[in-house]
Amino acid sequence: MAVPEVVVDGVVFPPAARPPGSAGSHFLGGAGVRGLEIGGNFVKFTAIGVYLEDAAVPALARKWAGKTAGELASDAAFFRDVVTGGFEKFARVTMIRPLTGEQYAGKVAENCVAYWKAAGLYTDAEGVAVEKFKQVFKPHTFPPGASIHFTHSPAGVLTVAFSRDSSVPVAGGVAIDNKLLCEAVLESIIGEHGVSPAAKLSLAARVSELLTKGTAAAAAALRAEPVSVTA
Ligand SMILES: O=C(/C=C/c1ccc(O)cc1)c1c(O)cc(O)cc1O
Repeated sequence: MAVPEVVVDGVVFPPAARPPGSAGSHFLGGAGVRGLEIGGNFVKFTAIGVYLEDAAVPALARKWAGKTAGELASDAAFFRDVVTGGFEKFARVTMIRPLTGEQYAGKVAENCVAYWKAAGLYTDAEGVAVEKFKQVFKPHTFPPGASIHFTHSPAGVLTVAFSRDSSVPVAGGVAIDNKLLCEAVLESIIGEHGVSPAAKLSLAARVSELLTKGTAAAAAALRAEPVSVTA
């Protein structure tokens, strides 16, 4: 899928990325900043890019082709379909400010647990999975420019990998096999109460354009090669 790069506060998200250990590359769905309101100022902590497997386009087109960026951006069901769709997603989180692994994982875990509790989805299995998630981050520290890489498999395996810069590790990472955690981490970024409204807007705009282009290309192909119909 040919899409442009996005630059978030100087952090470059290339048009395509290959998740660690993955066979194919994914296109950049959207990217944006994650910040917090501190003492009346919006403090930017991380830049987040969300990449989607090409199969996302036909999957999302069934329901969302023809919708404007504004319509997608304001519809929680669109983001839900991205999070739960049967295609691989990949998120790269690059530090703007330094964070410890414990600080980062604590915030993500807090959001995931809040989401599960509100949805009545929290069980012992999610408790175990979120503890493993926190343990994976414990020994790490992230200076500005360092990145965290999440691969969300359609089967529900979350793979977490790290790099000192914005490059994606070729292989490796720790896999956590829990479908609800796999979904909740992405949900907490781009879901209804996602921490990056900017990434949501970017995703809605870019996917709307891709689906419109896809619809136009399909219509042009039909015009170029009329299908013969016999009664
Ligand atoms: O980016 C974040 C978390 C940033 C952050 C900022 C300040 C802190 O004291 C701790 C963490 C993030 C994310 O990338 C994904 C997610 O699901 C939730 C988050 O908060």
